[in-house]
Amino acid sequence: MSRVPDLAELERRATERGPAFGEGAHIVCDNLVRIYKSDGIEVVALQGLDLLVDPGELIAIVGASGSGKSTLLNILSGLDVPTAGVARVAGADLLTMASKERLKFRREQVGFIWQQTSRNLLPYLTAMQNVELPMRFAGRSRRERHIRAAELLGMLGVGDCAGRRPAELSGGQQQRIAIAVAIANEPHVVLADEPTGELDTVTAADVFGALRRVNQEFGTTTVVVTHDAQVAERVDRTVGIRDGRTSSEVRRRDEADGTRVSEEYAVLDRTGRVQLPRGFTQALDMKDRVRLALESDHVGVWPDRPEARRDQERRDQEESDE
Ligand SMILES: Nc1ncnc2c1ncn2[C@@H]1O[C@H](COP(=O)(O)OP(=O)(O)OP(=O)(O)O)[C@@H](O)[C@H]1O
Repeated sequence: MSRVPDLAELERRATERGPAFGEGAHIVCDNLVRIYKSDGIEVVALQGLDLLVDPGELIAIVGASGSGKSTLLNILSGLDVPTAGVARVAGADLLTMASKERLKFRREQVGFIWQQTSRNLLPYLTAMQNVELPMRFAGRSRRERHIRAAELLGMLGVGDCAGRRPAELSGGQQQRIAIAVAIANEPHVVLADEPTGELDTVTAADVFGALRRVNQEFGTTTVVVTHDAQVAERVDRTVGIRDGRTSSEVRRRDEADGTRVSEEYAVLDRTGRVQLPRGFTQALDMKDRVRLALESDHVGVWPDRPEARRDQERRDQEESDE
């Protein structure tokens, strides 16, 4: 019989620190909750979301409308405050941060790109002035601002647009300049909410290419919320959000022979919960409860139906007869 731990043992276990969840990750969301209250009604936009993003990673976040993607991005950018849980970006704790620190965090640690091109740039400033502005807030010298803004515009292929105002630029050019604005203060993290949502397919691919270049060249951790399947296909990890929780992940890698392999994963949270993809449960008409079996190298999940059980027993029998 196993020994019942005494009080001293329980205290020792409680104070014993294992590696912290997400240690080394650049973005850590642990059981993140955001509840909105309006007119006495509560909307649970995030209900215990877990997410880890490594330094330098570029990931896409996908999910149905209303699943909580924008809420998550608003929290990570310091614009919104979570109700409970942990949200850490580049070491900054977004739950406990005071408003002064929050402002500094938003100006210096994160860059944000919105879907609406008009929301990213000030209409009365030129492209160059738009890129210089965040550096001005951060107290950089006029000369330094000018040199860096010119360099960034050049790198993003819009150097020739420096003197133009947003109304004189195409949607794609505006989004490239928005990327330059977002990275002007060398943030640790870039967050983009549907950055290609208003663009045609070719321009969208160009703008996403620019984001990817920034990620590769500066190692900026980048999170892109998108409905664009083409964008989601081009990242190594796509995280699916369903009902305010991370539900599934698709990981992609290039094999030595050049083929791109993609594999679907379900997220396993720390209590052992897994959300099966809706397509899987629908295909096998799984409802209410499933039958589980631990095998030597996997876990089997079956619909709770007598015929499914009989099929499995038949297969087991055939295997043992072989
Ligand atoms: N300020 C708010 N007040 C009340 N409810 C809100 C607020 N912001 C978002 N919500 C609700 O929270 C839930 C998640 O919204 P959110 O905008 O994060 O979803 P989304 O996945 O970004 O959707 P979309 O793809 O349509 O932009 C929705 O039910 C939404 O109505």
